[in-house]
Amino acid sequence: MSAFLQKRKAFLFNIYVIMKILKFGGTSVGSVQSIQTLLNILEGEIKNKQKPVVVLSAMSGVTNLLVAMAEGAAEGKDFTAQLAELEKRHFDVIKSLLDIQNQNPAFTRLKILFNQLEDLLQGILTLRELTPKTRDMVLSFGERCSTFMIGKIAAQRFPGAISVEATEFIKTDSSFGQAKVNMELTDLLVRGFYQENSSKLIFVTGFISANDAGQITTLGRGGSDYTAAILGAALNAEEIQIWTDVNGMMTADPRMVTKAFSLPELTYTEAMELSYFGAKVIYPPTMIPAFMKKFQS
Ligand SMILES: Nc1ncnc2c1ncn2[C@@H]1O[C@H](COP(=O)(O)OP(=O)(O)O)[C@@H](O)[C@H]1O
Ligand SMILES: N[C@@H](CC(=O)OP(=O)(O)O)C(=O)O
Repeated sequence: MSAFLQKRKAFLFNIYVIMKILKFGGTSVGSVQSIQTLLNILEGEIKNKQKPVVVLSAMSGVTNLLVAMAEGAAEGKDFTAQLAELEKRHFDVIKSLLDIQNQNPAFTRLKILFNQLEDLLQGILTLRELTPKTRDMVLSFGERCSTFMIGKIAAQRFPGAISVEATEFIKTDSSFGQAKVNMELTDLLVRGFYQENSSKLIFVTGFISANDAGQITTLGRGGSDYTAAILGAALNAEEIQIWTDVNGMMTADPRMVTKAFSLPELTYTEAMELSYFGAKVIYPPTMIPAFMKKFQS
């Protein structure tokens, strides 16, 4: 190895050891109030001299709405009202949380995304056909819109905040709907991106990825947790935090079992077992890269 490369490696090691991944699920980005809470959590991190990489999901309910629109269009159903609902949810957040002078560029970008989504849905409606590839492209709009929007809102408070679509660096095969990650290539691309942008506060879309041809793939429903684990493993993060609407992993789903209580500590194996047996709070494959690197989470 040349001296230059060795030096570079040491530099990378230095920046990696201090970083964390914070993932905010749909419930944490689903309303004006929860986005404000998210920003406060980030402010706490920044005050503590941390610069986490932030992974975001679609606003709660949005991925299900996108599924319903796509499947409905394939059956010949009109999607106009649902599309309007989707636009309104995002535009309402912008009106509440972006300064007036920053609103127009954000509306314009989101409108471009919604127009692309409309064209896609119109194609499905015309053909009465929804392929797994098209379905993934439709589903991607949830994370693409939320991450762009929250990135812009965050940039008002934290100069240097940027948003990025994970399709740039999470590379998979073409198993649309449940794509398999090419870890070697992904690790390299993630590190390269982080190295170029390490001074920034980076907001990354969860759930989405791309195949060799640049076509959008998804990592499976609930896959934003997995995005966090992939980035954490690639960047040697010291910690991966999964933020949601309940206090940690519990003995059972609190929506089903009223007496469920939070587990203060879990081994990786116990967490894996709980998630594989249906604890929706963590997406099962998430545990694999985390387990390999033995993260705190
Ligand atoms: N064992 C469990 N521990 C905690 N939460 C659980 C468990 N099993 C199911 N859940 C449910 O998972 C929900 C969080 O997952 P999800 O709705 O996907 O959140 P997010 O949108 O933040 O990713 C909780 O509100 C809870 O009802
Ligand atoms: N939005 C995607 C990915 C995801 O992980 O979402 P959440 O973090 O809200 O579970 C889904 O609903 O499947």
